[in-house]
This record gives sequence, structure tokens and C-alpha cells, in this order.
Amino acid sequence: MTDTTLDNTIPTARTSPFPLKKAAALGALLLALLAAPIAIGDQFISHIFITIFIFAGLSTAWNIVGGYAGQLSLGHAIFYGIGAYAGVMLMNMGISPWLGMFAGAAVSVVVAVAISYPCFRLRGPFFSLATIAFLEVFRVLALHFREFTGGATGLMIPLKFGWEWMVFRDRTPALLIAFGMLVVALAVAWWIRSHRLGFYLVATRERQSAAQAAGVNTVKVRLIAVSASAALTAFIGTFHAMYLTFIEPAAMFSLTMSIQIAMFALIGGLGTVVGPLVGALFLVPLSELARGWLGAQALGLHGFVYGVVLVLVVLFMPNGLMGILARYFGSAAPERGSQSAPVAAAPRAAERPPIGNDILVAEHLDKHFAGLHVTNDVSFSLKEGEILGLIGPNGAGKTTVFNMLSGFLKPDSGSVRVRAEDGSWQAPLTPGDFAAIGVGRTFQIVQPFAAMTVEENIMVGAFHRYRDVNDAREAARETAFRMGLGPWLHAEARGLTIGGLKRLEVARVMAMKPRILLLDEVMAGINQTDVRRAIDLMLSIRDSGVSIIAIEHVMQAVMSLSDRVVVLNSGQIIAEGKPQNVVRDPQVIEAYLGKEFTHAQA
Ligand SMILES: Nc1ncnc2c1ncn2[C@@H]1O[C@H](COP(=O)(O)OP(=O)(O)OP(=O)(O)O)[C@@H](O)[C@H]1O
Repeated sequence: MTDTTLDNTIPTARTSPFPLKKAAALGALLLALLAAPIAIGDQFISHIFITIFIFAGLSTAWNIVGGYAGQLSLGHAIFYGIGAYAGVMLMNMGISPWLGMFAGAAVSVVVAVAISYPCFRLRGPFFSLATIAFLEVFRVLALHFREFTGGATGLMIPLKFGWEWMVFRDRTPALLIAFGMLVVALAVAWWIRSHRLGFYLVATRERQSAAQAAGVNTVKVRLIAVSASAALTAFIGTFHAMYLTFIEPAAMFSLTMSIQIAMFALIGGLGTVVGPLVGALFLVPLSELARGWLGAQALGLHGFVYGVVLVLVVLFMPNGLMGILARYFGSAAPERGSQSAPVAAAPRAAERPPIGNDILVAEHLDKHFAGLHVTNDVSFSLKEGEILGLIGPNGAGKTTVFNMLSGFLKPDSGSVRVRAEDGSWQAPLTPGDFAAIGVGRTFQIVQPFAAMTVEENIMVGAFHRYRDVNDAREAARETAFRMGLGPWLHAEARGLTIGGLKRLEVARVMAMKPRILLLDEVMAGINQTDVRRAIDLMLSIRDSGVSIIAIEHVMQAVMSLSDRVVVLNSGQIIAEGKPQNVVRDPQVIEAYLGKEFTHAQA
């Protein structure tokens, strides 16, 4: 590691994932998109723009779930269909679609929560398949209840014109409504992405367990995202039904529709605020023009050309059109191998606070994995202000113990109790409970939120203390500079070296200001100089009143840091005590250290 001088100045500039300059550019683009068809005044052109606005709105709504939260739903036509049917059915009863769309949105939210809750357990393609299955159920239901839905013959809207009924002879009012809906969808998507919820969603998408360790209720945030997305989709569904004037199950609950909605976001730029709009802007005219120009020449030729363009985009633009734009206007990637800014000199307390009473107690922890008895009656305690070293050979069960101390694994028997700030003893169960009571942990295999910047990664931890984005950003920057990550604030975590990722892992948990810190091999794979710095950092963390349990194989660190050491072997505690005594224990030498270590110590 080189001794690069650390720039200790913490910049106070406040940036968001969607800063003002970009917002102004988007505003100008939207105004131009509205002005163009009005200025041209052609019915067909207006129709194309209405279609762009509708699909861009639908795709923006989908992107909240599919892009931010990473749940690739192919069932979004359910909410579109519910919005459409609610609007038309209520209109048939004399109720304005402006009210109908809220009814459709309310039903969609209930359906979305009911479907998503069990499906969140499914990962990747299995989630997508489940959403397709639900879509098919809704199509069949719409066919079956023909007294309400008109069955396969569909429903015609009663031809009542005017703003009250959302039906017009001229295209301009429809253009304005479609535009308004797109703006609302974009505003909601932007708000979510630039606030705590958006950070939590992306973190959940990137690494669910790391997000849980940072105190994120991953189920709750995804349910909120699904609800917002379903409501927006239903709003647009109601309007589109009025625009089409006729609805039927095959068109409203169609898989093609679901795929199209998702595709615009994929092509434009998954997980970005404006990606879906860019995708729709590119693809809707292409599809309409291909249909108009080529449809007459040879049957299906337009579909072929459209398909070829899609394949080319997917092959050559993995991050969508927004990826290309970001390459020209975005920030540069961090340089690998140069991430050596030292950890800031940790301010040490003049005097070490005295070791207090127990703050965490593990009692009789037993855990089996199939036939393997991984931990066997493991009991120990951690005292306030203490550093407890947890050592043992590979496979001894150390990480399993950590998983039980942080709610990631439920012990088969035994318990973990933690003393809360008010002095009461609690028995947290879930990772969220542990985070809430002040237990923070790192992971042996680093778990960065790869697509987020270093700053955003640490902010996910800081949100545990601060709701406000600017406060969380400030806290994250402070932590980043303290951890020597200052120069890489705006670099994506995926570009960091292993040393950088280890620091990021600790920085994220430190930003939570935990009272108890569980460190899982944070010194593995780093060089001697960094080990010494990491030791200093841990001592300063301890001096600031944090109690630490550290799993570590680097004996230099174990010996100089630990007040006490617990040795695990084959899931059982074989020794416990002061480090200098433990390393002389014949059982520990036999099972873990080897005779060479004792000789070296002597
Ligand atoms: N989810 C799991 N399913 C089945 N076996 C598991 C699981 N997790 C851990 N094990 C097994 O339990 C044993 C203890 O693993 P654990 O990771 O807790 O050990 P460790 O002491 O942390 O080892 P290391 O120092 O190599 O990280 C190992 O044999 C491991 O293969």
C-alpha cells in the first residue's frame, strides 16, 4: 500500500441521483414532446405521441418494481386491465372514469400486495413465471364473469364525450391527459429513487442480506414499491380504455402488453428514472412506422424488423440507451489498484472507557444443517466496551454463530439476548430486530451494493439513523473519509478492489452507529500496513463505546485487539479467556494454531 496523502476535506456539495441539471433537461424534453404534436396538428402524429406517453408512463410505473426493486414482473397487465375494467364498468353505471381510476387503483393495490407477498420468495425467472401465471388467472376470470366484463365479446364504453368522461372527438385533450399521467409517473419514480425508499429498493435488489443487516425491511419496501407501481399502472389503464373505447380480456390482460411494458424499460435503461421514457420514445415510433411502411409489403415483415432492432439493442447495449448516454455524460470509473488512501488517523479517546456489564448473551446455541451438527451448546457473553475475538479452524462454525447473533439464522435451540439502550433485555429474532437494537455486522464474503456508488452504499447504513437524504449523505461522506474511501465516493462499488470492498463493508455498518459490532474476517486478504491501520481503527471504534466481536484468522490482530478470546472447534467452545492464555492451551494448539505458533510467540 502506498502512503498516498489523504484528502481529509469532506466536500459538502449535496448531490442526488437525479440532480437539478438533469431535472431541467428532462423538463425541457417533456415540454418539447408536448409541444411537437400540438404544433404539427396532425391526428396520426398526435396518436403516436399519445401512445408514447401511455407506454412511457406504464413502463415508468413498471420500472419502480422491475428496475429499482429488481423484481422482473411480467404480470403488470393485471393492473392495467383492472384499471381499464374498473373505469369502463363504473362508467356504465354513470360514474366518471376520473373516479373509476381511483377505484381501479385501490383494487390493483390490494391485488398487487396479495400476489407479491408470497411471490417475493421466488427469485429471478421463477418470480416472472409466477406473475405470468397470475396474469392468466385474471384473463380467465375476466372471460368467466361475463355478466360484469362482457366476457370474450368485451365491453364498449358508452359514448359520452367531454372532460368528465375522459372521451373526446379531438386528440388534443387526450394528449394532455396522457402527458399528465406520464408526468405523474415520472414524478413518483423520481421521488422514490431520490429518497430513502429508492436507496432501500436498489440495495434490496443488489444484496438482500446486506440490506437486511443495514436494518432494511426488505419485504415492506418492496410491497410499497409494488403498490405505487400497481396504482400508477391502473390509472393509465383506465385512461387507455377510454382512449381505445373498447376493451376485451385478451387485449387488457395480455402477456404481450406485459412484455412490452417491461421491454421499454429494459431497452431504455433498467432502474433509471428516464430510461423507460427513452425506450418508449425510441420503440413506439419504430413499431408504428414499421407497421405502416412494411406491414403492407410482406405479412409480418414489420415484426421481423422490430425484433432485429431489439436483439441488436440487447446485444450491444446491455445498459440500454441510457447506458450510452451515461458513457458520454457520466462520471469515470475508478482506477483499479489505486485505492490506497489511508484510513484517517482515528481520534482515540484519552482514556479507554472501562469494560462494563454484559451487553449480549448467547446461551446454548445449537444448529444443525441436515446431518451436520454445526454449533453444539455454544454459550458466551460480550461485555460493554469489550473486544471479543472469535477464532477457530475453517468450518468450526464461527460464521454460523454470527448468523445466529444477527438474526440471519434461527438457532434450533438456545437464545441470543441483547441489552437495549434503556437497560432492558430483549431477544431480537430477525435481522431487522437486531439492527434496530444496535447490532451491526459485516459479511465474510463482502456484500457490496455493486451498482450503487461508494457514497450510496454507505448511505444505506446511514439511513438507519437519518430519514433525510441530505443528512444521510453527510454522515456517509464523513464515514467514507474516515475509512479512507473519500476519493472513491462517486465510484460504483463494483469497481473497488478487495481491500476497498472490505473498507466499504465496515464503513456501511459504521454509518449505522451500532452499539455492538460483529466483524467477520475484515482483515483477510489485506496487507500488513492495512492490518495495522485496521487494528488502530478497531481500537478507536472500541474507545468510542462500541462493543465488538471479531472473527479473525490474522493472529497479530487477535492478540493485540482482543480483551478475551473464544475458541470454537467443530461447533464447540474448546477454550475461552485472555489471548495470551488461550494461545498456550494445548487443545487450541492442537486444533488450530499448531506448534509453530507457540514457538514463534516464545
Ligand atoms: N447453509 C448451510 N448449509 C449447510 N451447511 C452449512 C451451511 N452453512 C455452513 N455450513 C457448514 O457448516 C460448517 C461451519 O461453517 P461456518 O461457515 O460457520 O464455519 P467458519 O468457522 O465460519 O469457517 P471459515 O473460517 O472457513 O469461515 C461448515 O462445515 C459449513 O460447510
